[in-house]
Amino acid sequence: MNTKVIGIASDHAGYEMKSMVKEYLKEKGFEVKDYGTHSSESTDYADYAHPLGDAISRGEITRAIAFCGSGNGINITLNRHAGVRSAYSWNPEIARLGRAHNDANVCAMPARFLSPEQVKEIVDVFLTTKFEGGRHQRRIEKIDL
Ligand SMILES: O=C[C@H](O)[C@H](O)[C@H](O)COP(=O)(O)O
Repeated sequence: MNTKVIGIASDHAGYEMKSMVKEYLKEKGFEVKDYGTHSSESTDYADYAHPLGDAISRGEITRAIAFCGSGNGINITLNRHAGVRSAYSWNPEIARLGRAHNDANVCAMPARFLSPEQVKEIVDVFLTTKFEGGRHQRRIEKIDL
């Protein structure tokens, strides 16, 4: 599993936060694969969530960060993809639990409701927390239909 490659995606509402996170991750030594969008022009979150979700389903990406304005649309869309466990991570503790209990492979955030500093903290927690396994392994195995 190559967790040094991080996928990122957003709609227009998350574009600036995605750009900030892209640079932040590069500074930390990660390779970043950007699935768009590539400007603040109004667009549709599903157009970027689906390519990222496909990449995770195919095993090309094992960790990703995603934004839209509320975080809802991109999170809902990503979770339609087999093998995607996108955690709606609106604070660091929820992000930690997403990894520790749910083995989340995507951290989905509400760009319009978080500061850049809050986002960096959430990203750090998401990328450094390990899945606890045990009883949680049994539970995540029951997710897929
Ligand atoms: O779940 C949807 C997201 O929050 C979108 O980012 C949001 O709906 C975009 O809104 P608007 O088109 O008003 O910028």
